[in-house]
Order: sequence, then C-alpha cells, then structure tokens
Amino acid sequence: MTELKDILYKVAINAVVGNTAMSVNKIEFDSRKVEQDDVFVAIRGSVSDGHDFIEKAVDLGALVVICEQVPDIVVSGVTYVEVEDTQSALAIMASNYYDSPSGNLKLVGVTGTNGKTTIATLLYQLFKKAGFKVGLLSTVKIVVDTTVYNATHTTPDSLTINYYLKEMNNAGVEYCFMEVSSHGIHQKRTEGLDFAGGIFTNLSHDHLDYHNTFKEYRDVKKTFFDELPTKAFALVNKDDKNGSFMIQNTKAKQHTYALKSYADYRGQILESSLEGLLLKLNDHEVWAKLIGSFNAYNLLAIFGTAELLGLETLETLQLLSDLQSVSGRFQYLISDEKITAIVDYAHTPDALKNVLETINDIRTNNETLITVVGCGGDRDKMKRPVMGNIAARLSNKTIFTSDNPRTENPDQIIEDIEKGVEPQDYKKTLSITDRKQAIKTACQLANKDDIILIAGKGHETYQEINGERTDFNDFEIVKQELKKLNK
Ligand SMILES: CC(=O)N[C@H]1[C@@H](OP(=O)(O)OP(=O)(O)OC[C@H]2O[C@@H](n3ccc(=O)[nH]c3=O)[C@H](O)[C@@H]2O)O[C@H](CO)[C@@H](O)[C@@H]1O[C@H](C)C(=O)N[C@@H](C)C(=O)N[C@H](CCC(=O)O)C(=O)O
Ligand SMILES: Nc1ncnc2c1ncn2[C@@H]1O[C@H](COP(=O)(O)OP(=O)(O)OP(=O)(O)O)[C@@H](O)[C@H]1O
Ligand SMILES: N[C@H](CCC[C@H](N)C(=O)O)C(=O)O
Ligand SMILES: [Mg+2]
Repeated sequence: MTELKDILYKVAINAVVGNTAMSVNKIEFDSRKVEQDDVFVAIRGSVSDGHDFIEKAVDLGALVVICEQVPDIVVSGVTYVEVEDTQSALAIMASNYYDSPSGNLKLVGVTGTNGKTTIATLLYQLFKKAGFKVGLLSTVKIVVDTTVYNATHTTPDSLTINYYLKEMNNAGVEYCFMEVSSHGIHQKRTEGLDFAGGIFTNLSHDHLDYHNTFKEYRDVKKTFFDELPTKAFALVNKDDKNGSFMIQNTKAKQHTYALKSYADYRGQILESSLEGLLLKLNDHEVWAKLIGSFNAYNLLAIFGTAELLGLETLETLQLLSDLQSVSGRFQYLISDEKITAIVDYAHTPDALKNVLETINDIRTNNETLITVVGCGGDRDKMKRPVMGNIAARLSNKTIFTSDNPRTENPDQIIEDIEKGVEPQDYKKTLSITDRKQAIKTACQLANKDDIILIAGKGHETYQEINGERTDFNDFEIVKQELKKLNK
C-alpha cells in the first residue's frame, strides 16, 4: 500500500472532494482493470472518455478518482481529485508511485520520424559492449539489462514506462535508451521523466491521421525538447530543416550533428557498399557494418551521444565498428543464387525513398530491383499514393500488396497506392493482395544477383486483417520461398 499524498506530490490539483490521508493499492487508467483500493485516473481518449467509466471503477473498488471534472453524484468514502489534465497527472503519479525511477539512471530519449528504433537499439548495444548494465524501451522490445519483454507501443503509457524503469533500478541499470513517439509526447506519456538527454533524428510526413497538420506534428515533437531540464543535452540533426527549430526554446545544452553542414559532430561518407560504411566522424575514420547513408546519420547521433555521456572517443569508435544491424531494419540475406533479399521497416514515404535510394546507390551491376510494399489500414491515407509513386519510380519491378489492412478493405488500400504511380512506371507494377503470394512472386521473378526489397513490416511477426492477427514474418517467408525455388 502507498500513501495517496505521496502519489499526488507535484500534481497540480484544482479541487478535492473527500479525504486524502489514506493508503491506496495501485493506479489504473482503465476501469476494467480496477481492483479494491485502487486509484482510477479518468482520461479523455480518442475513442472514449474515461469519465464515463468512473462509476464502474468505483463499483470495482476504486478508493480514489482522478478526473478533470468531479461527477455530479459522488460516492461517500471515495475521494475525487480534480486536476487540469489527467494525462499529465497520471505521468507524475506513475513516477511518484515507482519512486521516481528515471532519476536513478541516465535516461536518453530519441525522437523524430525515422531512426528512433535504430539509434536506441544501437546505443543499447554499444553501452552493453562497453560493460554497462543497460535498458531499452523500443518499438521492437523492452529490455531490462538482459531480460527481454514484449513491446506493445513505441512509447508505452506512463505507468508502463515507470514500471520498467523501476525494474531497471532494481537490476542496477545505469543507462536507459528510449524511443519517444509523437503520440507519446502528445499523450504526456513521458511527462515528469528526468531525461539526461534527447536526440532528434529527422521530421517527415507521418501520422497526419493523428496530428491534423504537419505543423501540429512538428510542434508536438518540439515540446519534448522544451521540457528537457538544464542539465540535459539536446542533440539534433542539423541537416534536417527542423533540427534547429526543435531546440529553439530548450533549456538543455545544445549540440548538433550533420553530414552536410558544420556541426559539433561531423560525418562524411567515404565508402558505401552492401558490406557497410566507411565513415569519417570528426577526425576519425571508422568502418561500420551498417548499410546506407541514413545509417551514417544514425551512427553520428550514436557517436555524439556516447561522447556526451562520457565514453572515451577511441573506445566509442571501436564499439561502433562492431554494431550489428537491428532486426527488420535493412536486415538481409544472400541466397545460393546470389539473390539479395532485404527486409526493412520503411513504412513512410521518406523511409521508403531512403531505402530505395540507398540500394540504388550501392548496387553495382545491372541487377533488377524488385520491391514488395503495402500501406497499413486505419492509418494515414495520404501517404499511400506517395509511397506507390516512390516504389514504382525507384524500382525495376514493384509488387503492391497488403500491410496490416486492419479494418479496411485491402484491395481499396492497394488502389489508393496505385493512384500515385506515374503512367510511364505503370508497366513495372503488379498488385497481389496476399502478401505471401506477393513475396513468392518476387522470388520467382528474381534471377541471379537481383535484389528483392520487402518493405513496411520489418520485425513484425503478424499480419492484421479484420482485427485478427495471424503469424507472418517477411524475413522467414522470403528465406523459405527462395529455398523452395532452389534459388
Ligand atoms: C490513438 C492512441 O494513441 N490511442 C492510445 C490511447 O488510447 P485512446 O485514446 O484510444 O483511449 P480510449 O479507448 O479512447 O479510452 C480513453 C480512456 O478510457 C479508458 N477506458 C476505456 C474503456 C473502458 O471500458 N474503461 C476505461 O476506463 C481507457 O483505458 C482510456 O484511459 O491511450 C492508450 C493508453 O495509453 C493507448 O494504448 C492507445 O494506443 C493505441 C492502442 C495505439 O494504437 N496507439 C498507436 C497509434 C501509438 O501510440 N503509436 C505510437 C508510435 C507511432 C509511431 O511512431 O510509429 C507509439 O508510441 O506506440
Ligand atoms: N536516420 C534515418 N533517416 C531516414 N530513414 C531512416 C533512418 N534510420 C532508419 N531509417 C529508415 O526508416 C525505417 C524505420 O527506422 P526505425 O525503425 O529506426 O525508425 P523509428 O523512428 O523507430 O520508426 P517508428 O516510429 O515506426 O518506430 C528503417 O526501416 C529505415 O528504412
Ligand atoms: N507504429 C506504426 C507502424 C506501422 C507499420 C506498418 N507495418 C503498419 O502496420 O501500418 C503504426 O502503428 O502506425
Ligand atoms: Mg520505432
């Protein structure tokens, strides 16, 4: 049991109905999970309003209700705390409940449209190799030093974040790297966390289904930097036109990285091939096993962060050259017939363009590049024709297919994608709704030395159709199909 007063520390309270001198069991923001003596936090969501479930939470035993408006009828013996913003209150209470775990380790947040998982995961790898105990909160997984948990979100809700940070404290973790999504910032999931640093990667067209305009999306990202403490660092990509905007009002110490302009951490690509990158980072040359110019940016951000966190430069460079690619991020295999199959999580126009340009840059012969791609259902519809255009333009052959149609009609999604294809590229495209058939067809079409790119799902291990998830793994499927075809 925890004292309610301790949980409410630093929460901006407008009004209280009832007694606050009491012990409570735990905090819940979903009425369905409430148990005896819990605190229920009513949140106005995008689908429903938690305030409609206050009565249900009280019936299940909630002793305290945190809300933005006290209900007309209150139950005696229950304490109602009215706050300005229940999402903020939840984040602060979550931190209090778990004894402010973010303050007991060095927490670094990575935000931006692309590169968050890659940077956070590689920083985890690098600090592990440097001998530290490390934590990771990412789209792919949550790791408490060496124990791996499933991730449900890129940035989980504030109770989940603080729960895992507390686990990290218990395990003696010194550094934690986490992805900070725009949804996470907007829903205050990261509020009240004591960040040691923040990294900005880049900003492009994404999530405009949730954030109404690009400006709103950009402004939400900026609030992450606005709220960093003075002692923290803010490391931004100066080549991105929004890099300097992000740190306009931050109190944190400002640092920049860039490939194209002068910055604190400067990079130059000396060589780029399917084997990796030869980079010049400030005045040092280093080989990395990661492929593609966008990874040069990711490596620069990692290099800068390691320096800002106090690692020795030479040790950092040595560890950088040892980093392994992240699952579903430019993950590749080369078949017996020397067909290269690449699985990548590129599910935005910018990421897809980057991946295709990268492949086009580093391919040497007259290989055919066959791309298999789709767009998710119940997500931003504007990106569909843009991705269709990019895929068809930058590949020799493109097969449009399904990528988690969710509740939408998969054929309609494919039609939306096809609309973006230029007339001269149309003959290069095919549409096959079933993703497995699409991958199989790509394998049949591929000859010796050709390259197959399967984009959009990366590490995902399912396909979601009509709300139902069935096992699906791009990498395993392409591997099997190439084998079955004796290629
Ligand atoms: C659109 C969105 O972000 N939704 C998130 C939000 O849920 P919501 O606003 O829809 O909640 P709601 O269903 O309207 O319910 C409102 C409140 O009533 C409560 N409720 C509801 C029903 C009930 O019977 N009783 C009850 O108490 C709910 O628990 C909630 O507190 O708050 C929930 C709790 O934190 C999140 O799980 C949920 O994420 C959904 C599942 C989701 O898919 N989110 C994605 C879009 C997301 O967050 N993605 C980003 C990364 C994107 C990227 O960069 O690629 C991420 O960080 O993962
Ligand atoms: N720095 C970068 N700039 C542009 N594209 C990148 C960069 N890093 C990775 N990518 C591309 O974007 C895709 C997504 O990368 P990653 O998973 O690291 O990003 P993310 O920000 O975590 O994305 P999400 O918001 O979907 O979790 C990769 O598969 C790769 O193709
Ligand atoms: N975090 C992103 C991932 C999209 C990945 C793509 N495979 C899809 O399902 O649309 C989202 O949920 O919008
Ligand atoms: Mg991610």
